[in-house]
Amino acid sequence: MSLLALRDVACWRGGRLLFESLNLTLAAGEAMLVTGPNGTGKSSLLRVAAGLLRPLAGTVEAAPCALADERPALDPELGLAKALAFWAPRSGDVPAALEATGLAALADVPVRLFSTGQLRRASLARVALSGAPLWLLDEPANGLDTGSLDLLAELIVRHLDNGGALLAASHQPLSGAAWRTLELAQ
Ligand SMILES: Nc1ncnc2c1ncn2[C@@H]1O[C@H](COP(=O)(O)OP(=O)(O)OP(=O)(O)O)[C@@H](O)[C@H]1O
Repeated sequence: MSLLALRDVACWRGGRLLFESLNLTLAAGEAMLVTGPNGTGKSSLLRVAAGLLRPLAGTVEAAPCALADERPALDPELGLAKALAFWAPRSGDVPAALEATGLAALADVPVRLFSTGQLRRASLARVALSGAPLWLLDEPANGLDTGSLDLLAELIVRHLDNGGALLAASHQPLSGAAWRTLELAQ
């Protein structure tokens, strides 16, 4: 059974057709990397998969998903652990997610004080504890240092081993999976 199925999908945005006749399926344990120049629609494709953007044509079937993009979706005024708990089906999972993203020491620090890389890792922690079988990661490696890239790869390995699936958009190669690739063209 697939966790994501896009059939004959077309996307119109910003006054132009970004892509059309796009077909893709992701089964449990599968990961796909979406590449392509700026503005070709990688982020838009993730938003279509998330159900946040209506396709111009085609159908989208997706398992429950968690999206990490440039918006952290965490209350800036709360300490990180409390902000994450809002998204956690089981609040007991928060400490493990903080550990997995190297953020345990920042558990009580308000999210508004985080650096770019720390915010990116906080988003990954949110996705990791969501319990969602489908992860949609938009430029997950942006702003990450070498150690954090290793943590990202470990998160990806564990998610796929647990039967999850993953669609990521990235300008840089990502580790942690035998990535299938989809290149969007201008
Ligand atoms: N909210 C929006 N309203 C209108 N047009 C938008 C919106 N967001 C993006 N677009 C347009 O959609 C097109 C695709 O944008 P998108 O962000 O999906 O590209 P991308 O491939 O992810 O780019 P990048 O590599 O720069 O992240 C661009 O032409 C952009 O201007």
